[in-house]
Amino acid sequence: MPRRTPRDGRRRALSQNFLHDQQVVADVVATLHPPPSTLVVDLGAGAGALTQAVAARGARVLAVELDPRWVRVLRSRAPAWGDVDVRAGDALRVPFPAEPFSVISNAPYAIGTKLVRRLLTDAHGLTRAVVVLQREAALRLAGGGRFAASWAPWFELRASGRIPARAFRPVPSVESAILTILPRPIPLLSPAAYPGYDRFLTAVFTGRGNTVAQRLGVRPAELAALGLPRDATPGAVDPESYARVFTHLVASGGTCRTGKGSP
Ligand SMILES: C[S@@+](CC[C@H](N)C(=O)[O-])C[C@H]1O[C@@H](n2cnc3c(N)ncnc32)[C@H](O)[C@@H]1O
Repeated sequence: MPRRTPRDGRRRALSQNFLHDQQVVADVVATLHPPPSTLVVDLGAGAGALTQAVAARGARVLAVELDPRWVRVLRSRAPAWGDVDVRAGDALRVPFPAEPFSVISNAPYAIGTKLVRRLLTDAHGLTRAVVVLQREAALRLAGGGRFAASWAPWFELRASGRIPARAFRPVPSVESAILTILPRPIPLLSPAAYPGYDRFLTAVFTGRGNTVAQRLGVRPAELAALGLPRDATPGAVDPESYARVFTHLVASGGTCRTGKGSP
């Protein structure tokens, strides 16, 4: 059995599986399609595969990397790539720019969900984010569960692609996919509606019964009038439909089980 070196340990702790397949790099950058001169933050830049490809499109890049060894490498290579600023820092703490920016990231999967949450809550100037995640995590976050439903009034979350493990070096043990975060130009609900919406989602996702209608205590015909199948189950509903249902059944003073929670 090969012996582990301290370098292996550090690589494992920081999850340093670098994107190696140039077609996948191109696909990830194409998903972001950053316009020239706009600011892109690359969180967990590593050896700079994404940074370099984004800079080649004429965007300005802020490359954030935690490992001082890769910060040094990035600083030595970046001048040849274009307008790239390298910052030594933690993707979960680094201050976000004051101007509008987009995010590209293939960071350690262990911090993937925390990073996505941070982008949803703290990144006020965010125009779009493209994050490479373990495939199951991308599907779970964008799928029909409570996470996507909670954020759907303010963000569209899309999972796409299927990135094979062989696209990375060293080769990890899991498949990956892209999660795209798109802030909605016009939110489907006001922030003030959130507490009521959250109670509504508690009823939808943890209430009694199998169908959304049963859990909300409404007639299936009422849901059908809002474009949902009469027997829709929570996992099968498109996350953004919940804002519409909430607005009609709760905010408009309806009689569903969460009616006491009108915002
Ligand atoms: C999976 S590698 C990917 C590197 C590069 N983005 C790529 O696609 O090839 C993740 C990188 O994030 C760095 N990293 C780990 N934790 C980090 C953190 N909390 N903040 C910023 N960078 C981090 C690692 O050192 C590593 O360089």
